[in-house]
Amino acid sequence: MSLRITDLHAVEILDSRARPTLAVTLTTSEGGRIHSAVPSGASTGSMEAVELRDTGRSRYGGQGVLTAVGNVNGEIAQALTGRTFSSAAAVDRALIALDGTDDKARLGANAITGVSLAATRAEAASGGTALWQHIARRAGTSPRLPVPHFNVVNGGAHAANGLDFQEFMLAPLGAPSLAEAVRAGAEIYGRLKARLASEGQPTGLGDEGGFAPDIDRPEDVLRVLVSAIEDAGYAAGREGVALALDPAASEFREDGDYRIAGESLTSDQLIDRYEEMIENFPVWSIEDGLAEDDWDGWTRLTARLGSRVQLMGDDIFVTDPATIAQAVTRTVGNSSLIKVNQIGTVTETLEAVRICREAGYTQMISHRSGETPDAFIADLAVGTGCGQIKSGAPARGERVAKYDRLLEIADAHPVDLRFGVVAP
Ligand SMILES: C=C(OP(=O)(O)O)C(=O)O
Ligand SMILES: [Mg+2]
Repeated sequence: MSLRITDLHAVEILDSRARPTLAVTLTTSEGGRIHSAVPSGASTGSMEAVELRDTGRSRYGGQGVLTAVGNVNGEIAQALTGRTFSSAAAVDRALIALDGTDDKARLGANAITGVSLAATRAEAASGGTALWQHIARRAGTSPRLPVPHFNVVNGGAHAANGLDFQEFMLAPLGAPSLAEAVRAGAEIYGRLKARLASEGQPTGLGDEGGFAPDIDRPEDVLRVLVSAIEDAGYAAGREGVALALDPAASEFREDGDYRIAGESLTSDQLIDRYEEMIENFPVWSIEDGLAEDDWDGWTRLTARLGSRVQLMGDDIFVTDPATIAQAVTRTVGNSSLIKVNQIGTVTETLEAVRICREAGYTQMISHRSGETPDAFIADLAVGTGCGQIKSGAPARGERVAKYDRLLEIADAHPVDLRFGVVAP
């Protein structure tokens, strides 16, 4: 299989937060015209590959992406157009070499991600395979339908409320199928709205389509969520619908402590608090429970709770194969969130997934808080066979696009694709 790139074009578009991002169209002589769009985070890890923004320009308050767009249409297009590549991985290698930096700061991780996503899609199209099947073949993985993790209460950097924890997710671990998992998410979302309204809470939405109530204590949110699960007729727990947290603790780190609902906690006090939450509520997974600079705290967190819950690194690992390998050596966490634009290419993303798999770390494929209708991550989740995905609430088009793509894949493969999380 080879890819002859005949044209490459990027344009500035808007993401779901009304911030500029870019869309790429890549034309090959084999696969036709391929589109991709690039998401963008708000609570980003400091070691993420660098998203290029037009600081200093007045358009979009200096937050446009015309420089990144120009890099695709200029230097990258010049380097790739007219060339034949042996694979999409070869395109990624060319992009990394052309950029020449460790963090993709020169051409921009957003520019590089857009081209990398399109190259992977073009390779799948040229072989006549579905994207998820192509990814599985490329990565040497067994495809699987992931358990969707629906972020139904938003706080932190994703909402204008006083809630410090960023994400409260429904995890329908006990659902018999993807369709039933999606149905559970949607039904509980509806019951949650009714319950919040009946308690006099606002039902406006945060960035990922979850509700943004005026609740400060995470335990109070967990209590409402368990009630909403039961209101909808489901059992709260790992046999039914469990809960997953992304506190995004780097965002409420202050002077070496953690500030939650006005209280200052040490790493160990926060770990105690998580232990209580695990005992009192059906929490099965905690992402970024501690901050990205608190590796010693993470070691203690993992020693204390790692046999009971999934401890997932996002800001601390940033989908970086080298950082994940270091975490494995130091027994930090037992799971990694996976975001393509944190590292910048599909090739490096698949490498991060491989390192996790070989080390017995589970993985969850993730959207960003600023999204587009591009559903690449749905295919990535199925193709890698990691068994978990998060794409926000079961509401709002840019979130639902991923869940709907999963439903279509599931419908077309009722027998050969298994559904569920993968044991580490
Ligand atoms: C999706 C997340 O948020 P963002 O895209 O803002 O980093 C996250 O922290 O997991
Ligand atoms: Mg996170």
